Amino acid sequence: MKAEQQEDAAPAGLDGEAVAAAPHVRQAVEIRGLWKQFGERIAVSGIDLDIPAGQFVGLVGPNGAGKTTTLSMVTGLLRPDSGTVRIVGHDVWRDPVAVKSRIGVLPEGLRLFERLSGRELLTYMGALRGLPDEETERRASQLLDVLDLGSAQHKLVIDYSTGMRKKIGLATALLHNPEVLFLDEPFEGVDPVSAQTIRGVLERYTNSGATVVFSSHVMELVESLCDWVAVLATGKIRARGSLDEVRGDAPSLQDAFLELVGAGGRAGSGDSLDWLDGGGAR
Ligand SMILES: Nc1ncnc2c1ncn2[C@@H]1O[C@H](COP(=O)(O)OP(=O)(O)OP(=O)(O)O)[C@@H](O)[C@H]1O
Repeated sequence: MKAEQQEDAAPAGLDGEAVAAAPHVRQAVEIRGLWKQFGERIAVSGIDLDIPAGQFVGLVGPNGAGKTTTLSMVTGLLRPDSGTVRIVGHDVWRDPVAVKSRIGVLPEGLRLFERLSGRELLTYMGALRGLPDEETERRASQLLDVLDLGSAQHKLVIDYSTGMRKKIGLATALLHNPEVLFLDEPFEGVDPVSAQTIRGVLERYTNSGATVVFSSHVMELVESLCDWVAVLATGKIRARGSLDEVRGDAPSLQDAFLELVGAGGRAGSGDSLDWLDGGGAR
């Protein structure tokens, strides 16, 4: 397993010196010394991470690991206490317009314009992105169709289900054909059919050379989708690299993950729940 040896260890995988030795590797995201603290609580503790371009990348970690805080800072939604982030070579905080025109974001708890229909929402987003009207309409029709929202396109977003909201959110994030797409828990609350639809769209998108970075704590999903993984726990990167590198000798990513985050011996034991027996023989 390619775990970080210590907090300041030279990163495994494709970062640091390895990148210098492999100049052909294009980086979609370069994070240096990223730090965020809420009062006494350190949410993100000095992360250094290079994410290679053209990959399906999973940012995984247990609850409270700092995934959302990291993605929020990387996408310019939350200002870091310190550190820098570059996306396809542009500094997120110094050059926000260049960055925001190149990225798509599906944040956690996405807020949408509820009183617009799905189609109107895409038309509006296309205008905000400066796309010509005809091109917006063409792309919107295709996205609504591929994401199986065609029959709901004139329904108000407020009446959409959780899965439909994720799909229309994904459509708004893809409309301007970004180079890098960031998705915070894109499959949470989504039924298997919609998940398969979303997955198909994302695979097509990465096959064309674009980069997807998504956060999740569902290891089976990450294992089946991702080429490259970074494991985050208590605000620090614990491992990074190709799926094979991070999985190492473990039978599954789930096992590797439990070992990395130090939950191996604890997971599922429930020893202290001596009262939990469903009422005995009842
Ligand atoms: N606005 C905030 N104010 C105070 N603490 C916060 C805030 N946002 C996050 N935190 C804390 O920072 C830590 C990291 O939270 P974060 O939401 O980034 O984790 P996560 O990995 O996305 O978790 P989950 O998988 O449960 O969504 C947690 O301890 C959380 O309580």
